[in-house]
Amino acid sequence: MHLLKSTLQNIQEVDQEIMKEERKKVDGLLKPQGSLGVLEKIAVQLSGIYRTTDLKPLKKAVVVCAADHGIVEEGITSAPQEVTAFMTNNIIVEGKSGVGAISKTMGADIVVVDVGVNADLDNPKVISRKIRRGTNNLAKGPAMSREEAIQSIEVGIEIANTLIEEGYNILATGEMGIGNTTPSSAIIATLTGKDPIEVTGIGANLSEKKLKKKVEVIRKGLEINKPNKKDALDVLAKVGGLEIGAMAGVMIAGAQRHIPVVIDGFISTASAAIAIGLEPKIFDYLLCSHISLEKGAKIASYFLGFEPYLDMGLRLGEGSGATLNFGIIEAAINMTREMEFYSKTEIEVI
Ligand SMILES: O=C(O)c1ccc[n+]([C@@H]2O[C@H](COP(=O)([O-])O)[C@@H](O)[C@H]2O)c1
Ligand SMILES: Cc1cc2nc[nH]c2cc1C
Repeated sequence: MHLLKSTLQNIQEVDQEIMKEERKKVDGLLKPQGSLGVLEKIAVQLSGIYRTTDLKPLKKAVVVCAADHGIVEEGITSAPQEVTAFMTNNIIVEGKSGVGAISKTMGADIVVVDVGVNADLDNPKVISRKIRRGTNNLAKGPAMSREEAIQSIEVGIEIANTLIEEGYNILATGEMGIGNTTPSSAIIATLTGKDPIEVTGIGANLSEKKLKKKVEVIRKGLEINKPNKKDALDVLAKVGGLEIGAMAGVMIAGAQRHIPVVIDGFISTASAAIAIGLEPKIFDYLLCSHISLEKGAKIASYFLGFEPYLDMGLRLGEGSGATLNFGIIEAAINMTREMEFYSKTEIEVI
């Protein structure tokens, strides 16, 4: 708890004054004001996070947090639990995974962390920070203890702190966990007050029939556990997951160290909801990459106040959408580094 508490206590607001300066700088570039739209907004936000108008090139990593979920015994996934261990082992094997292909394109490094896979991975390429082998079935009681929820967040904080010390200046969150759209929907239903039917989707291709069961299971989990929506740790412990906690930890550490964190799809958004629930200032340090096609993603994103950049039908997870957005964020930085200023040209400023 000490690490989580001290990290949260040391989170500052983004620098509004520098953001105003950056806005002026961006407005002075050789283009009609505002014409680079969201790229301009990203540059301004990054200035506030880094506290400088001199935006530097990026050293990028995606942190993929992997864990299993006791709830899969209810038959609410299309893929078997063993896929979590298989994919966790293979995510970093070049060319195999979706995030592998995208990170290669984007020049980003991948860091895979086992926070709770239900298997002994024994893989030197996977960082082993296993807290337990999967959560409990949240339809029968709490997914984990409050202490384990804290531990999962602290794993994310520690991993992010190490990467930042190694010189990474932007991080993305990713995950792998068969069944994890169920706790994500449970978290979003709790925090938004929506009925689970409005925020529960097919995950990794669940059938219509099983989707009904998934909604029922979430309703049951909320009834049994009664998570307190004013206490993000209670929500994470009772109806969350270990990788959801670890990703929240990456976001918390990023905010404390003035490093932007790009969030991925539906599960990452549930993590963001936990992180922001613990400290609302974290919102300004997060970049919302895309809107997942998973039902509930729009409700979750707009509830938190995000304006996702891309809507491309992505719903893979693994950090794939967040990593793809490194390219957009890099373009925003290069806009500020490479474009000419209007005042330096002979054309009249309009
Ligand atoms: O990121 C998303 O929006 C997303 C949406 C649907 C599924 N997923 C991925 O699919 C897995 C969870 O799906 P499920 O059906 O097993 O709950 C998990 O490994 C996620 O990475 C990810
Ligand atoms: C193959 C496969 C890859 C994944 N990556 C993230 N979730 C996944 C689920 C499945 C089933």
